[in-house]
Amino acid sequence: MAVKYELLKTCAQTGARLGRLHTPHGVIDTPTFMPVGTQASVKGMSPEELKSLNAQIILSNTYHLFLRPGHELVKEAGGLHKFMNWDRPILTDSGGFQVFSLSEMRKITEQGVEFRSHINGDKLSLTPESATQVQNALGADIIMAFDECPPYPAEYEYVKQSTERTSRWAERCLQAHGRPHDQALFGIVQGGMHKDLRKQSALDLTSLDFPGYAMGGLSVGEPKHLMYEMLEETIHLLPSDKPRYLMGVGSPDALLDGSIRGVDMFDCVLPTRIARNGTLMTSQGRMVVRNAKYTSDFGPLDPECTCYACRNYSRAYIRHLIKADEMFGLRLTTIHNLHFLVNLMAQVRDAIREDRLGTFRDQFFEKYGMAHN
Ligand SMILES: Nc1cc(N)c2c(=O)[nH][nH]c(=O)c2c1
Ligand SMILES: [Zn+2]
Repeated sequence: MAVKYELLKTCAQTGARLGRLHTPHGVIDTPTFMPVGTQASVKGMSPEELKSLNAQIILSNTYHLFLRPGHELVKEAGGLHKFMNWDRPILTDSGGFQVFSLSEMRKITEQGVEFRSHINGDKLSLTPESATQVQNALGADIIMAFDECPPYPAEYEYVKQSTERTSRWAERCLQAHGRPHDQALFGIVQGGMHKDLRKQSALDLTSLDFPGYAMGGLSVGEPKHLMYEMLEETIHLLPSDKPRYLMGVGSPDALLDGSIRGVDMFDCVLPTRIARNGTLMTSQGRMVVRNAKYTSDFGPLDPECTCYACRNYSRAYIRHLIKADEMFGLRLTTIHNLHFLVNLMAQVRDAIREDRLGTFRDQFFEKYGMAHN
């Protein structure tokens, strides 16, 4: 079966949407947050633990899997789902973003990108065709068009050239992907922080009729207000019967304010990355559990949380594990942060269903505090 979006309702209080995304590996309730499993593993988490915190879809990075272990090996294993023993939906990004953020010696041409592996320095390349073929081989339910995410800040002319090339690349990805196909290829809108370029990119890509659209080139260091301005400029140009995915966004405030603006899908390494240095997202805001003040605090990380870590262990114990470099400590903080965001999105969906997401947002910020984002 192909990937299909079902719009269930729009929140009467905001522009938020309640939906369901049907994929070959199951249904995703939207708006949704996707935990990131960069190298075919959400660091420290088993598939069973991800399911127990109700993760409905995870993301894996094409760049990393292309470099190691290689898409041919994953295909030989029966595809990414089989390889990592995850039978729910997977989304892979196209690799473009990681090439620009991880590899040395990058050369961008109309053809694609030449770069050196950040692992062994091998000279490699990715093109719209090869990035699509790699993702076809990995077998994710949703794959992304090969794009360039311009740096921030960047000259208008550079962003213009880059965005126009990304639109040409998107067409080449569609050609390489072929139809009909169980895998859905999503287009990625670029345009930097320029409203005219964002609009043109959205018009270019919607004329190609993708089954879903991502907003890329955001959450790249720009002020939050600018991200929302670009989001508002673009999102109403995208078809309402297709999913909208804001890439690289995953702080609680941005998930709320992005959902309010009509975003259906989010991904970010933030919750898992900060968990690994002992920083927790809690109903009372961020907390750094390694702080001395938690030495003999025998309460849960978050009294309002029902995750495995909060039901079974204390701040003092988790602080001890982190200070002692015990792996279990980072697993517990990761379980908590992922549960926090996945659960937040469940509350967002309930609030949309009851037409009260604006009220829910204000109440959440009251407790969480805007300082933490
Ligand atoms: N913040 C971002 C995170 C990302 N993973 C991506 C991406 O994968 N592609 N393109 C993008 O523009 C982009 C932006
Ligand atoms: Zn918890």
